[in-house]
Amino acid sequence: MARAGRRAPGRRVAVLGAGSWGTTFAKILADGGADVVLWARRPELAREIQEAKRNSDYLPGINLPIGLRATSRLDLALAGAEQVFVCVPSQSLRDNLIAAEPHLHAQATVVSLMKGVEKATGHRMSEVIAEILPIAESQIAVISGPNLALEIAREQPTAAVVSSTSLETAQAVASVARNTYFHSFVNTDVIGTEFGGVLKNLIAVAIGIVDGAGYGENTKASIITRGLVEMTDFAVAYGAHPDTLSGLAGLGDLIATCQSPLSRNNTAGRLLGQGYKLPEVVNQMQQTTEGLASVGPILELARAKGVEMPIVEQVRQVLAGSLDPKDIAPHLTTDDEPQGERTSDGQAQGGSALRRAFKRAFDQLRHGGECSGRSTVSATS
Ligand SMILES: NC(=O)C1=CN([C@@H]2O[C@H](COP(=O)(O)OP(=O)(O)OC[C@H]3O[C@@H](n4cnc5c(N)ncnc54)[C@H](O)[C@@H]3O)[C@@H](O)[C@H]2O)C=CC1
Ligand SMILES: O=C(CO)COP(=O)(O)O
Repeated sequence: MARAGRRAPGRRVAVLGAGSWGTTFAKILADGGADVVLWARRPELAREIQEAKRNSDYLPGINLPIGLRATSRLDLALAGAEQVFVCVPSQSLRDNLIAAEPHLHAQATVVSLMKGVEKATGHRMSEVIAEILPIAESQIAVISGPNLALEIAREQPTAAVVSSTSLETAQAVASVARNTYFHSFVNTDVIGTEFGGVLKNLIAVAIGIVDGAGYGENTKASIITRGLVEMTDFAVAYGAHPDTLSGLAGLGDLIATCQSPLSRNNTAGRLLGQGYKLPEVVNQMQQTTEGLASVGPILELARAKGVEMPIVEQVRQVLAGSLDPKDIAPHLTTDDEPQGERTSDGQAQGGSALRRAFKRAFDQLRHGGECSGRSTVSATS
């Protein structure tokens, strides 16, 4: 068991959601010295964690800290909590926040650990938090990074980024969310940090698909590299700083999720690549697979900004059953003509996404309002 960290001893915090990541994060916080109460929706799970210090379904073989408490009562979990870490499936966040709101301390900081967008609205988790809870923007933070739960529960050294528009808030959260095996960096780019976690899931599904279809490392490296360009174009179009996407919450998480069989998104993709249909895959997945629900809203958001995401679009087609998984690999671009590689220069300024949006609008005018359905970037761009 890890030694308790030096910082913030005994600070009262709550974690909402006792799946693999919520439970692991509760352990991170408790091992860092915080006084943690973990809320589990199911009373039997709360009892197992509270009494046996185990969460055998989600974290088999892991002993949880003796001091970690668990309850299925939201009021008890939230009573006196200065920081509240939220880790429920993204599609259930809104309802869970509505239930939590009456019990939340007015000055509490609320931290999203989730990596999805709300399907009905396309909103990021921090946006949903801001909509539901009567708290200031400076009381909201998000955490993201290469954080496969089981590895961290085994106390393998890992880093993450805590992001808030208030640097002070990010630092306060980071000083609690750290211990001997978990290090938190800080930034103020909430959009980039959050979208990094959402978007890498979609690329990890693509990697799983080509893996399942039997392709090797060249294919996967091509998709990871071009996937990062898509992620960056998209996030920058929504106001992210490009550096964030090159950091832990972007490239770092992309590498971890695309490489690891522990990733649920990667696993779901592999099953699709092996020929299972989406309903069969959903049936087989025991745990939250955010990428499957994010594909639709992310492509809608991409369209709204004129950002092209050929890899994510092909993931959508495989999910819909309209593209054979074997055909995903060559289609790393929707362009027929040779295209400039664009890794960091153009897109780092947000320029290429914008340029392509203008070009697309111009093309649509030229074609009488019809979308050409093809990228318009020339070889010289
Ligand atoms: N597992 C991981 O390695 C990591 C997961 N995440 C993110 O954390 C979030 C949660 O994922 P996991 O903990 O991995 O999922 P999980 O599938 O392991 O656990 C989800 C938990 O939420 C509960 N739950 C289901 N429906 C609910 C509802 N309507 N209301 C409240 N609770 C409900 C389940 O009973 C379960 O305890 C996701 O957004 C995921 O992307 C982020 C980093 C790492
Ligand atoms: O976000 C994760 C690792 O950082 C976990 O990925 P999966 O949700 O695909 O398991």
